[in-house]
Amino acid sequence: MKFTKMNGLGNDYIYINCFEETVENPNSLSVEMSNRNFGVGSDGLVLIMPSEIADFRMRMFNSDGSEAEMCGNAIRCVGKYVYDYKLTDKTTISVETLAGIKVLDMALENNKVTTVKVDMGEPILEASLIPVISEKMPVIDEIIEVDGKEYKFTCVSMGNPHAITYVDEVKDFPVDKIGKVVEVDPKFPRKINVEFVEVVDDNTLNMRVWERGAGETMACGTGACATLVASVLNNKVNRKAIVKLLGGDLLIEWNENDNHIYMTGPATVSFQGIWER
Ligand SMILES: N[C@@H](CCC[C@H](N)C(=O)O)C(=O)O
Repeated sequence: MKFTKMNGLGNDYIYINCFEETVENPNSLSVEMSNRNFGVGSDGLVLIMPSEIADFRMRMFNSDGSEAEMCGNAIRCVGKYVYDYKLTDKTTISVETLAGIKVLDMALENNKVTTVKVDMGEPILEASLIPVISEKMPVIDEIIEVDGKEYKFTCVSMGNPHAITYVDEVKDFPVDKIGKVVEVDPKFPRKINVEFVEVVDDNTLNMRVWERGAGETMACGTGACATLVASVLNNKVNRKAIVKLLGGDLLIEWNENDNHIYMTGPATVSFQGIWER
């Protein structure tokens, strides 16, 4: 089976073109292929598929095999894949996800996609509207205790669930130690992605992420969007800001007119290969 390894700011996934290939069991295939010693090595698996309601459909699986509703870094790579490999000649496309249809605008250099701006839709802020988060849960200032220390979380859904907390400095913060506990806190019946954020100034945030189903990754697009929303709600940042991640920067805007979040960032191909099992 032919695959393409791509990344958005080092958040790396294996992409399968399901116009040509058939994937029987994507959950277990994601676990197998994502293994960094015995497989290809990745944060998960992404299927690019036909859609009856949009130009394309994306399904995304974490490295533990769980399917996520949405993935910001992957959807930019899907845009690059379908344009660069000539599945479309349009530079504006719609992509069906489990979190709804997203619209992508691709920027080109030498007829190859370099960056993609994605209309990520509206953030979901009402606790009762976030099915993955307990209905009793307040959106802001939810306190979770880890190792005797209290952390305050703001919860935002971008279709997938995120809990954001602020720290003085992210560089040496024990993201793995705290992230893995919060991810499975019983308050989040379907687990959660956890963002640790340092406010640099009105226009800049430093963020590290512990992803549901994958652990710490170099970047998370939906996490950056949720972080911008949480930071506006907590009066920490302007509605348009740079979110700096381990793998690079994303420009995120929460538009006042349509209430949509717009994410702009790069998409990169690493290599192609044949999976023989
Ligand atoms: N890295 C992603 C998010 C991937 C899914 C996430 N781990 C989840 O389970 O919700 C991104 O760039 O958004």
